[in-house]
Amino acid sequence: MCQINERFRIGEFMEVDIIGTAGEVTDERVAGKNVAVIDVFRATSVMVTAFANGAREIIPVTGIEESFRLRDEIVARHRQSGDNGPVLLGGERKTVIIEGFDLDNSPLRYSPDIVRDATIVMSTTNGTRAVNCARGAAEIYVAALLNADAVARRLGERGEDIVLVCSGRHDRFTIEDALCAGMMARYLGRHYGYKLTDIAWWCADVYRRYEDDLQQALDHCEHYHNIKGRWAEDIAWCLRRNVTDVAPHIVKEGGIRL
Ligand SMILES: O=C(O)[C@H](CS(=O)(=O)O)OP(=O)(O)O
Repeated sequence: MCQINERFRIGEFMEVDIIGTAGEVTDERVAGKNVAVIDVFRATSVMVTAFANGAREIIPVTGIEESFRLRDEIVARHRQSGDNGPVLLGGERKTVIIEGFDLDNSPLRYSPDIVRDATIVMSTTNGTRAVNCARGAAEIYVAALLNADAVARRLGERGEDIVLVCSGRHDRFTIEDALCAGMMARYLGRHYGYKLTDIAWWCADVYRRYEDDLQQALDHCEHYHNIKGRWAEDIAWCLRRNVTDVAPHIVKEGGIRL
């Protein structure tokens, strides 16, 4: 981590900034920057799990009708080209599967036997929306606690300004995303000498305080309490740190790939 006086020598270091919710993302804040979008509960944890288990591509879509239309288009394209990879619809509304979809928003459903070589059209309340809100950025990576250091390394190696976008929930700040952003900001400060903006420094400091017991922080997290009854196994899955090195990112055709 940079020394305090170093933190204020503006202009000497590239910077890590954090945006607290998807609704606060503007083109102005992300233009020309390298971004990582974070939605620990659960969309980006699902994406990271799917790629770790062999998925080919995930296309983040905001609307449900658009998801069905896109799925049909991809199936038709695959049929024409003789591509046999599965095409799946995944996501949620109000935390449960969308009628007519193949998969919900549980990372545990995205197992290798289901997602290997799959193209997944995905629509969730917060996470896929956050990815689409950030499309004005130079590069967009997908991060969760599961792959936090791997994405931080990818971003740090580029040596350019970074914005970590927390999806939040219904445009409200959530603790689990901020902990992940803080973990990444701390890593970038320590290993790549990045200067942290005030919010990035704050999240990194909060992460440092709770890193040995994330549960203590989550006890104060509304989103955690909302989903813990039904999705306790998912939460346990999503809270594991650095279990994979995958660093999914948006490719120029618009989908997310490795
Ligand atoms: O299913 C989830 O985990 C959430 C649903 S909710 O809006 O937080 O109830 O969606 P996500 O887009 O993964 O945050």
